[in-house]
Amino acid sequence: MLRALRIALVQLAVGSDKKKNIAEAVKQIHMAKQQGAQLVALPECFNSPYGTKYFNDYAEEVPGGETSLALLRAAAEAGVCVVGGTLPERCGDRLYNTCTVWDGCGKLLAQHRKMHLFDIDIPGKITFKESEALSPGDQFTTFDYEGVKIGIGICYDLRFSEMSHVLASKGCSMLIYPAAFNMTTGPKHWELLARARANDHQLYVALVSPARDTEASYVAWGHSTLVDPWGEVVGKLDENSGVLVCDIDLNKVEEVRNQIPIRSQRRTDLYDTITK
Ligand SMILES: O=C(O)CCC(=O)C(=O)O
Repeated sequence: MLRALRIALVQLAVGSDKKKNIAEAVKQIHMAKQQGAQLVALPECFNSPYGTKYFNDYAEEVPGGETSLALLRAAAEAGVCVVGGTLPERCGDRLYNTCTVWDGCGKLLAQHRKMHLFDIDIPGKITFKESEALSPGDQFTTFDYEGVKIGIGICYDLRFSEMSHVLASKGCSMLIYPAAFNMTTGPKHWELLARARANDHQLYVALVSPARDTEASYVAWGHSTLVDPWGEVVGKLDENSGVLVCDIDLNKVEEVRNQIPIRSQRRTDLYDTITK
């Protein structure tokens, strides 16, 4: 089993030109490989601008569409695991916000459909109703990469501690969230939630955002971040496009879990009566 893993979080500049977005993602996957990355993660909605009015036009079938094909080829050519951000997935008459994961041979390892849709209303700041266009997924998603179990959530999924609890219970040592917080919730909750989830479950948490584009209809917060199992920020980008390359030390997961053994100290005999 790997005890260390080099990961690259790619904060892409995403625009309205789908082919250009895909080509830039592929280029960054190869560049990350040159920096020694074994796993490369892309942001939420990396092939299209983020917004309910765009999803139908940019949607594709998974795994048959052009974005999936480009990712599988890039993963196989570079020989890295690719956590392919998200794309609008078309399945019959439904659309989902979907993350695909490819191994270093280009095999589809996992497919996660965003479980919690982003419907919020903060008057005068931001109103968003993802459920106008998308359907929610209903499956928890984990995959094994070189003996490391990794869980996937997408953006708003990060707010739901029950979901991360389930992923941690399935044995995950790291959770990766392709995400795109905004200029209202980003400064308040982005880092707070990443650190909370990491501390709750004593695992690594990676958040991968698109770069900020102040001309876009939805302005992303950026600040792709990696937090360790102690809840400490290992690395963080600013709002501009860039790549965060970090080494994950899996011994740290065991270290904190052994030293602060909350996993075996939970009083499930008490809380289960409340949550059921
Ligand atoms: O939870 C938030 O504040 C932002 C969520 C979001 O942008 C999303 O789910 O795409």
